[in-house]
Amino acid sequence: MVKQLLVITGATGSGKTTVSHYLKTAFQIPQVVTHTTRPRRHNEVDGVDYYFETPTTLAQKHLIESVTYSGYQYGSSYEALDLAWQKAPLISLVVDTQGAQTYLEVFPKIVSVLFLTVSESQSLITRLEKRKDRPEAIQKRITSAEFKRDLILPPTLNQQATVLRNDDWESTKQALAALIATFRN
Ligand SMILES: Nc1ncnc2c1ncn2[C@@H]1O[C@H](COP(=O)(O)OP(=O)(O)OP(=O)(O)O)[C@@H](O)[C@H]1O
Ligand SMILES: Nc1nc2c(ncn2[C@@H]2O[C@H](COP(=O)(O)O)[C@@H](O)[C@H]2O)c(=O)[nH]1
Repeated sequence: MVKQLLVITGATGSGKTTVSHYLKTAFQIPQVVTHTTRPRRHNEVDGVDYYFETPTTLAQKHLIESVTYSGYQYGSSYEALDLAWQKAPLISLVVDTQGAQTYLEVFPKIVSVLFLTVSESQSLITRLEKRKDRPEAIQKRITSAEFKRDLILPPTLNQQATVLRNDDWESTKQALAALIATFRN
């Protein structure tokens, strides 16, 4: 089977991780586990949600790309992609828009990009609060350059990405079913 990679990107709180989890449970699409130096959130599990690293251990990984986001380092490794591809030919990966652009450059033939957006950017902040992110972490994040950047589809992804407005979860699920059908037909 031909390997394929669905790269899910968009602003913080737009629902990238939620969509990636849903694709795993509803369509058996494995998720790539990426690496980060940021502290673990209350419900996150090492090796499942992320590989939680120190700057020293992260530097030892074979990274395809890495970014700094709101003061922490994130990166995706060849090993993690291969682990996901051992389970199925179509896998998903959640990254910021800089990472999405890098993936299109590195793997142009096998990458599809899904850009998530919302109608009101205020709802992103509400979602981070509901997710129980620490208030100081939310404040740092929404004043970061990365936050503003990821609200808008980068011009380089304009012709390449499927844009999905994730306001209403039922509508999102329908749109995802239609998208996944295009991979499987
Ligand atoms: N359509 C939706 N309607 C309401 N809440 C949603 C919707 N989609 C996701 N959420 C909620 O919004 C919060 C943020 O979602 P999620 O963690 O998936 O975002 P994310 O894009 O991965 O964020 P980040 O980049 O910060 O990791 C979660 O609590 C999730 O349950
Ligand atoms: N370019 C990359 N971006 C990544 C990677 N892993 C996660 N991310 C993105 O970072 C921000 C913040 O994530 P959070 O879990 O702290 O909320 C978000 O946009 C993620 O998609 C990666 O390996 N490379």
